Amino acid sequence: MAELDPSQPLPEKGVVVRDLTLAYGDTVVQQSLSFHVRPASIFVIMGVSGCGKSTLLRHMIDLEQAEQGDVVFDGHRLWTDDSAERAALQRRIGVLFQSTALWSSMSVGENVGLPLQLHTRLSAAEIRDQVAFKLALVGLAGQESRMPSELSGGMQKRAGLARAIALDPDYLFLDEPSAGLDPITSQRLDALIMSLRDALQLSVIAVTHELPSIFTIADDSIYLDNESRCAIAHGDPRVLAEHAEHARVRAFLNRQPIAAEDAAP
Ligand SMILES: Nc1ncnc2c1ncn2[C@@H]1O[C@H](COP(=O)(O)OP(=O)(O)OP(=O)(O)O)[C@@H](O)[C@H]1O
Repeated sequence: MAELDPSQPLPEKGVVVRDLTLAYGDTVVQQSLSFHVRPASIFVIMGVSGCGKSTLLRHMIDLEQAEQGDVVFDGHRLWTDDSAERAALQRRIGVLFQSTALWSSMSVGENVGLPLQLHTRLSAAEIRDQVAFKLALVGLAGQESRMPSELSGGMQKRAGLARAIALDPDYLFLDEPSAGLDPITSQRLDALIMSLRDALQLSVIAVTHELPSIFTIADDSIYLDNESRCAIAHGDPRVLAEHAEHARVRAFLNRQPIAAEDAAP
């Protein structure tokens, strides 16, 4: 269960978000967010467009820092004043952006090898081995020399995943992983994400509003509400679809229009 119990000590393992408020200037996007991502599980951040999913993700991967609240990875605070500790923690985080962000002028192998070149002292041969291994994990064995523009959308996502796991992260963040993919390719990507969770014992945090993906991959979830600007549901989305207290959450998960009396906070 994602919800933090304030009467209990903070979980030592996994990712803890505690009392986080996200704002741009005076405009609050989300407030008082508190939840726990269990180790080796897939946690989905869901909600309608504009509710603040990507903003939350950007804070959790340290692209932005909140004025209030904490993000804690296996007991280590992300926004520590110790820059070495902060950099070490950043290295344990892998990210697949919605655009995949592959360098178009580099081959697939060079793209996947880049984090290893930048952040390790591995030899060229060791990097080649690691790249081959990571590409095999995502079903792209032997595709090192192809250019990103020669790959289908689904293959580009998988190459992006191979790069995201190049440094053997403990936490993998995915921003709308199935956006732009057909349902079959999307289903394969979901299966790949679940197999990476199991094979590499990754804690996966995914932002998505694709219902089939949510129901397939989520071990746990949080629903960010666009109107009250806070999280109004935590838990297994299959359970929330039937039993969420808030009608807006049930409407979202069942793809139903919202009744007028439920539209207000
Ligand atoms: N850099 C920014 N400066 C000011 N406001 C921003 C900025 N980025 C996002 N916002 C605003 O913050 C709110 C949340 O945006 P965000 O992109 O996090 O939502 P989202 O849930 O990820 O949406 P979508 O599903 O459409 O991607 C929106 O109202 C958006 O306009």
